[in-house]
Amino acid sequence: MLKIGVLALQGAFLEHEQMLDRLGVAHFQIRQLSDLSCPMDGLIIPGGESTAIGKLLNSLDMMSPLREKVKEGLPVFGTCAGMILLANEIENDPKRYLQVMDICVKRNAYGRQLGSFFTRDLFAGQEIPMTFIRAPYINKAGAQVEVLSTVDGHIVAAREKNMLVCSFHPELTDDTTVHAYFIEKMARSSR
Ligand SMILES: NC(=O)CC[C@H](N)C(=O)O
Repeated sequence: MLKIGVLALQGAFLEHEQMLDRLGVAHFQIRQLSDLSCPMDGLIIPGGESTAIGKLLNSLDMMSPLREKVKEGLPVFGTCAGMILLANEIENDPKRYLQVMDICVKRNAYGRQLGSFFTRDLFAGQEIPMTFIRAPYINKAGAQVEVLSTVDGHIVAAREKNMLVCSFHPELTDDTTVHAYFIEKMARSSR
């Protein structure tokens, strides 16, 4: 049976678990280094505050083991702060986290106060609801990166090999398209 680990240090991890429940996919929370050795078919890094999650990953000695797992090919899905944590580069910000995906992201790209909005647009050719909360977008993507969504000319969802990221929060809508994409096209097919 497929099993997905959900990084549960800070942020919207419960909502991801609810989406996995709706898809009938088993999951467990990753809260400490030892949880990373449990067998898993994929990993979700939720939205929240990238600086807070990054600090916790460092203080719990989880940053390098997590980086290695993703580099070894573990399918990973990062939403919002999760996208920032996976990025190689953050615009105008010296902080670096996992640095596994060939993208440069702009944090709080829509402004801090009024930066939350809702829209409907295409994800991999299918229209879905998109909730943005102080979201980043991708302002540079490497040649291996497949763009899955653009909103107002900015890249807001993309995939590179075993890594899927989106700026918006599919776990906060009732649409399971993005989670189903991750499960079917990435986690299940890498088994
Ligand atoms: N909803 C979110 O995950 C917001 C991301 C947050 N603004 C950050 O920079 O980490």
